[in-house]
Amino acid sequence: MTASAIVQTQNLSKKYGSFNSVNRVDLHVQEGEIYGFLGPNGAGKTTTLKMLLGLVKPSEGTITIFGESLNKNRPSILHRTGSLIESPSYYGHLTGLENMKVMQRLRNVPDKNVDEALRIVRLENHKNKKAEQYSLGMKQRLGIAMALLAFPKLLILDEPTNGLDPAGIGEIRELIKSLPTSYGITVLLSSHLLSEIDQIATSVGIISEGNLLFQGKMETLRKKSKSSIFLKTGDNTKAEHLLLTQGYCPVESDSWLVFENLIDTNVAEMNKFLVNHNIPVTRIEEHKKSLENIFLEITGKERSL
Ligand SMILES: Nc1ncnc2c1ncn2[C@@H]1O[C@H](COP(=O)(O)OP(=O)(O)OP(=O)(O)O)[C@@H](O)[C@H]1O
Repeated sequence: MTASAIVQTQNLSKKYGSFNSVNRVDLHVQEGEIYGFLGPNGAGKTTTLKMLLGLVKPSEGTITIFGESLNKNRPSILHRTGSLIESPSYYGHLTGLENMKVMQRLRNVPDKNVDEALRIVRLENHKNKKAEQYSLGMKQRLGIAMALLAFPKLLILDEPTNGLDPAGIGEIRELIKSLPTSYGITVLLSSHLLSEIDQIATSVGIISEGNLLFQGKMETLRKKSKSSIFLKTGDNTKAEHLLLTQGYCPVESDSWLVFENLIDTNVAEMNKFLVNHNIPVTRIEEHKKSLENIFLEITGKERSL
């Protein structure tokens, strides 16, 4: 394990009866990352996160957090970890501030932490309102404030933007993005939305049917999006025939000739060659495979997230 690994699991598995809810997952979350745990409903995200928090007992495998075994050092690890799993729990008849004070007593942290956490989630102007009167987004922000209260080294959030409107999603996203640099907090969050993970995460783990299918930097995932050149000419059949003699391998697709792995000079040469043979080139386009297509390739799923 490298020095900066915050979460490391090996062979982590959970079986319910004979059903593999989580199957031999090796998670690797580095310090300072926002790690996006991405997968469709029922993929095993919540079960994995619950195992990391000691809420579900693994059937197999090991969990190491901050370089320490969760089995051996659970209280000390959880003391340095904040979490929001499923919907936030709060007392509806108490105000936001009173809810924070209840949590403050449990976690034994100074008053300034309460003020700071409420400020970060931008609830300071609503702290004297009863939590049951909060909007969904405000309730979610209160849940995050509670998770932040002890300014943990690791924050685990299960679908933090679930059920929020676009403005609420944007706010929570910006809030989460600021945590590693402003407070040195490493964030592990789950989502079933690729677009969400794309906008927030620095690293990603893709889980489907309990299996971790991809893990790495977001950049690495994006680099998988190879581009294709789409060419339209006045006579595609003749153009294809001529280009084959030059060593190009076009594939016909509707009214286009499609080429993979071309460099710029190839495109220029091809264009010149066709024009010299009196075939007008009417369009040259570059198409990149979308992140969604890459995701579908990795998971082998027809349905989109
Ligand atoms: N207590 C349980 N008993 C039996 N099966 C369970 C239990 N908890 C989870 N499962 C099953 O394990 C699988 C993974 O569930 P999990 O909640 O971890 O998925 P998820 O990726 O978090 O999905 P979602 O986004 O819908 O919450 C599902 O098929 C679920 O039905």
